[in-house]
Order: sequence, then C-alpha cells, then structure tokens
Amino acid sequence: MPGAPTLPAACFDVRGLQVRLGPAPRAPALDGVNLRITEGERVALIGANGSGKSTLLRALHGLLPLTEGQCQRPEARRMAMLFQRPHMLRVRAWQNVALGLWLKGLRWREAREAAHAALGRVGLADIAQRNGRALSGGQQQRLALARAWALKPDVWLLDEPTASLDPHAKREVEQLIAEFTATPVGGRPTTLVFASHNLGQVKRLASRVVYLEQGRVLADLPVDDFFNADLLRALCPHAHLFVQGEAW
Ligand SMILES: Nc1ncnc2c1ncn2[C@@H]1O[C@H](COP(=O)(O)OP(=O)(O)OP(=O)(O)O)[C@@H](O)[C@H]1O
Repeated sequence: MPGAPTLPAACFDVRGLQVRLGPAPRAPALDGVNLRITEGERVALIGANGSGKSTLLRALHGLLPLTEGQCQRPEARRMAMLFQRPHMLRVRAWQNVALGLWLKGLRWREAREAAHAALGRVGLADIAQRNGRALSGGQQQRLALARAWALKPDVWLLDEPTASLDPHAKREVEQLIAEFTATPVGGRPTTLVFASHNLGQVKRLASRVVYLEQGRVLADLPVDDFFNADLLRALCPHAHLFVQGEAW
C-alpha cells in the first residue's frame, strides 16, 4: 500500500516459548515467553541468577530443544554467541581464530591472514603466537570477540561477556562490543542481545531492556523508560525493586 510505513524486519520472533531443562516437577527455565526482536535492536536481558537469561540466549541461538512454542530466526543470519568464560583450544591464539574460518570453508592461508587481521582489530597482535588457553581472562574474551568478528556476524548473542573481568578489561571488551555491533554487515544493521548484571553497561549498550523473573518476561521497555524509577515502580514493582537493589 503506497505510503504505508514499513515495519522493521523481525530478527527473532519468539511465541509462547517454554523450555524445560530438568524433569517435572521442576519449574521450566523459561515459560510463556513472547519476544519480537527487530533488526538493529540492542536488547539487554536482565534478572536475578537463575531467571532464565542464558537459557533464552541459547534458545535464540537454536542450541536448545524447545518444550513448547516457537522461536523463529531468519535462516540467512550469521550469529555469534559469546559466553562468560570463553572456551579456547590448546593451540596458538591466531589458530583459535583461523580454525573457525577454515571450518567455514576458507583456505588455510586466507584463514591465517584473516585471523591475524582480527587479532590486530582487538589489540592482540603481539600475543598471536601464545597458546590460547594461557591467556588471561580479559585476553581470552578479546580473542573470543576476534574469533566471532572474523566470521562477520550480523547478530551477536552475548552471555555476561564481561562478568569475570577486571574493570579495565571490562571497559576494553565493552568498547569492542560497542564498535562491532554498531557496524552494519552486508548492508544489514547489526542486532545485539546480551545478558548482563551490570546496569551501567546496560545503559551504555542497550536500547531496550527485557527483565526476566523465574523464566517469565515481567518487563520489556525502552532503556530510558526502564531506568525511569517512577515509571518502573508503577509498571513493574518487581523490576523496580531488583534495579534498586543492584550495584551500578
Ligand atoms: N543444564 C541444566 N539442567 C537443568 N537445569 C538447568 C540447567 N541449566 C540451567 N538450569 C536451570 O534453569 C534455570 C534458568 O537458568 P539460566 O542459567 O538460564 O539463568 P540465568 O538467568 O542465566 O542465571 P545467571 O544470572 O546465574 O547466569 C535455573 O533454574 C537453572 O537452575
């Protein structure tokens, strides 16, 4: 219809999602979750330990069987997932990056060049020859970012990517996340969904906040509304109390 506004394309469309990780009568890790995330959105998942953030990220990535409901994601996406503690292979840092590219079909020589370029991008060029497992936590997380970035993802799923890092490393990794997710890939805006307990980080990186409690979405708000104490108290007292009790 001429003049009709075009809706931004959906990146994820989650309907009535339930995920049960243990046998009943244990409560499901996610229950009745509805969530539509459009291209280019920057969504923070917050909530107490065990509220279902990691499970939701893994469900979005397609790493889990769904008990009920559905989770649609466009096929043509390149998704990167980062965990709180990255898993590195016991080979050189650059080889950790090159192997992922080689598995995607690049020739070894191209993979090696791209790996070194990616290490340079995250400031790890000088430790390219070190064993990936022998790096510090902050260096390993930067290496994990290089490994993901080299694959040119347009969807980033990050599970507390700076949780175990010192304040300096935290800032460095956060800065890289901000840069990588600000850049369109193949003409497509980059989409970011991340779990965090760091509310300052949520304010810096997110445009929207999804608050989870016991596997359910209790609040889903633009970031400014989420951090508007009066509004949040009125809309979602649980989230308000949670935010009030959190360290910044
Ligand atoms: N492999 C598993 N088997 C059984 N139950 C699990 C498993 N992994 C997680 N759970 C349970 O699922 C629920 C949601 O866990 P999840 O890890 O998604 O929470 P979270 O919000 O990411 O927590 P945190 O902030 O501690 O990382 C919790 O009750 C947890 O105990």
